[in-house]
Amino acid sequence: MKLKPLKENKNIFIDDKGRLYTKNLVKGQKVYTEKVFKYNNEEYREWVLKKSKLSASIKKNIGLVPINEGDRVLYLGIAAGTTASHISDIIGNDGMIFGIDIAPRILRELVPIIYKRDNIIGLLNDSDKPDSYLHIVPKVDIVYQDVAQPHQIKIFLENIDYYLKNRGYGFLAVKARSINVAKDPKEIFKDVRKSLEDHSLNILKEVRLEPYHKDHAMFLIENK
Ligand SMILES: C[S@@+](CC[C@H](N)C(=O)[O-])C[C@H]1O[C@@H](n2cnc3c(N)ncnc32)[C@H](O)[C@@H]1O
Repeated sequence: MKLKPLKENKNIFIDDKGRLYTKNLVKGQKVYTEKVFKYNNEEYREWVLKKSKLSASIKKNIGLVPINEGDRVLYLGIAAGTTASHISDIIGNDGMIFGIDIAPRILRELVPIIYKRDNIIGLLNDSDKPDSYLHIVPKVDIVYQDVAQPHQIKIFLENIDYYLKNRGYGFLAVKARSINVAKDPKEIFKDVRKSLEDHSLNILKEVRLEPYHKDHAMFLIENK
């Protein structure tokens, strides 16, 4: 097996079978069911496509992956840290993830992960109340959202207004069935597009996440 960096982001790697990886920031730490292995004296973790909407969207050619070393990231719906751990690998120890989740039980699962990762802070908050973490979260380079809620677009836009820097980026993972089970996902994604455009955000790319995540899409936006 041979790993090479992606042209879209030199801190994400691909093997000859098209599987994605990040370099493990915490040697020996496994976060979920991913494979961890040594290659050229470095340790890598597979970024499993079915476990992360971000790796699935990279696989589905979202194109630009504007996540850089030293970035500050506001992560809404961090859960047990599956995707956040790979972002943590990419941004390194000069970056910081402010990870919000409303569910204490799932956030407890995050504790052993962040205990060893100095670049993730876990916050038990409702991301629908963005002013409740104003005292902790600064302006950020990226807002990442994966909360699977009927009003998830409103939550995303409010957090962008509070926290995203000018020319910052946003990743919005939309689960059509959480917004409306009865409506055709295509129509839902069209409505999402309109809401983002009405908010003067620049939509850089929209990708559907099948076959890895059914009825999901990822939107990559830029704050004009
Ligand atoms: C699909 S899971 C996130 C998975 C995670 N993004 C990953 O890829 O590793 C959705 C998470 O959003 C959280 N959530 C739902 N509503 C929320 C809200 N209003 N504020 C913060 N978190 C919320 C849930 O508790 C759940 O952990």
